[in-house]
Amino acid sequence: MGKYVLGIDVGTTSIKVVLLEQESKAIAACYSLPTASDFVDSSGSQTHEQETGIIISTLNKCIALLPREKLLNVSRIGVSGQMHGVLFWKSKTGCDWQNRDFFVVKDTSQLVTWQDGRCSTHFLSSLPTPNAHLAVATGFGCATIFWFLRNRPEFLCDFSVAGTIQDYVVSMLCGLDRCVMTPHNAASWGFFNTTTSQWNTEILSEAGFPVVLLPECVVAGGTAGHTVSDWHGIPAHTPVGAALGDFQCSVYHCMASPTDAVLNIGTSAQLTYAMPGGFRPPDAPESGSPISYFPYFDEAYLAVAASLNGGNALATFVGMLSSWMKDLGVEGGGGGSGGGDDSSLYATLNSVALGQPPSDLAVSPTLLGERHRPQLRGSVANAAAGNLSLGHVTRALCRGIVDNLTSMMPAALLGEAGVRRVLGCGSALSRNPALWEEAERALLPLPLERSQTADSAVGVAMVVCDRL
Ligand SMILES: Nc1ncnc2c1ncn2[C@@H]1O[C@H](COP(=O)(O)OP(=O)(O)O)[C@@H](O)[C@H]1O
Ligand SMILES: O=C(CO)[C@@H](O)[C@H](O)[C@H](O)[C@H](O)COP(=O)(O)O
Repeated sequence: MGKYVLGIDVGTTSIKVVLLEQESKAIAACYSLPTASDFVDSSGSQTHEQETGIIISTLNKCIALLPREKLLNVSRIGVSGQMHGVLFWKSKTGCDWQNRDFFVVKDTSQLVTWQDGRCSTHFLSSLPTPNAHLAVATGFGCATIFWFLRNRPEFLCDFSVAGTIQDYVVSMLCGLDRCVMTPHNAASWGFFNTTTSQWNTEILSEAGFPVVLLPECVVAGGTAGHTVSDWHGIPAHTPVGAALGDFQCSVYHCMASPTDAVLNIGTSAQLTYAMPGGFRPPDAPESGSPISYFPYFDEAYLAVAASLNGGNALATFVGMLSSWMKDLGVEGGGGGSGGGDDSSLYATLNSVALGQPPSDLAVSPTLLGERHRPQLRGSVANAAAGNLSLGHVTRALCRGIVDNLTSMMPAALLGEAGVRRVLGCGSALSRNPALWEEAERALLPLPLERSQTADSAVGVAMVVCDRL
């Protein structure tokens, strides 16, 4: 009987892995590695894709960091990850097992992520009306599949299965011919009715959508299967949970009481609280609303302001500085990818920003727009000769990130919903004190309290401990 539960989070920027002691749920080991898997497209298109092979090789490296003797004693595995995105693979040949110890990708596509902007408002308006309460946005799996159907149908012919990156990992571990998906990830694809837990199969097939690519829906907290092989020492036949959303798993880890809200800032950002038991979402999307209702566990829902512009805005700023430094021939420009090379740049930015009292400078960091306002872009206002130091700009950027989020879900609204405190998590929030300080200010009068790191990985491991 194994003693540990393995939790894995396949995030947009990094992979996190954690081993929880099954009895105490204490963290026995925990690692994180940046994936640096973004596919660089120099054509200026708004696509956002990641290299599946690099994500999986980073996952292998990250798991291999965990102590082998503990991996030999893993009894269950849980996987969460970035929602909304889609990748495609060939049934039966989606991966290659190496020495019965780990797998590498074989017949897969790249991952089209939630940051993908290929579906214009015009394109989205040409899609059928879903029978679901969540509106379909660019970067949602079903919208991306529609885009391929209409623009590159031959691309789809190469594949027989589709899922999120976390579904892919689970499918390969369990040797599944089909993809199984929980409502967490299915809702994030669009055209999924969370009340009936069913895809809008009829609506989609009438529009020519390849419904054969729709995964089979299984309950959140249920089993997807068992490992088909030893994996980094974890014995074959170990139960694996059906993949969950990283957002719900970070909440599962942090939220201790129904009066807690959770602020998570990783690559993206979410501010969320639990809806009272018995809440059911409206039948159709609430047009232009910045708040959506995502399925949680059992029949519960989370109200969430999900911003597309979180730690990625900070990372873009770091990348911009880094490339300017290179252009200027200045030593010390980091990698600009959010990886380890940039750490000293992040540290400097935090130190100059913390020493800087707030000014009138206003940075609106909505580079990717928001789902309820897709045309929105970033801007800078109130620039004056005296407020353009690095400290001023960094502080204004941090302020802009949290102000954008609290404009979607203000602290007063949280208070009215019965929230008494906010728990802060996610790497961008926990590793950047200037961002933390601005978040504390923006959430007043509610207190912001710190949660631990590797939140979604811990959360998915806890779900597996509690429910599998
Ligand atoms: N060295 C660093 N110091 C501080 N913050 C960092 C550093 N590297 C990355 N970040 C921030 O962390 C964010 C990514 O957080 P992470 O939890 O890895 O994201 P995800 O869960 O989406 O994979 C980046 O967008 C950036 O804002
Ligand atoms: O829209 C939502 C949830 O409603 C999303 O933000 C969701 O959490 C996605 O998984 C993220 O966008 C990606 O997560 P992360 O890599 O930024 O942590």
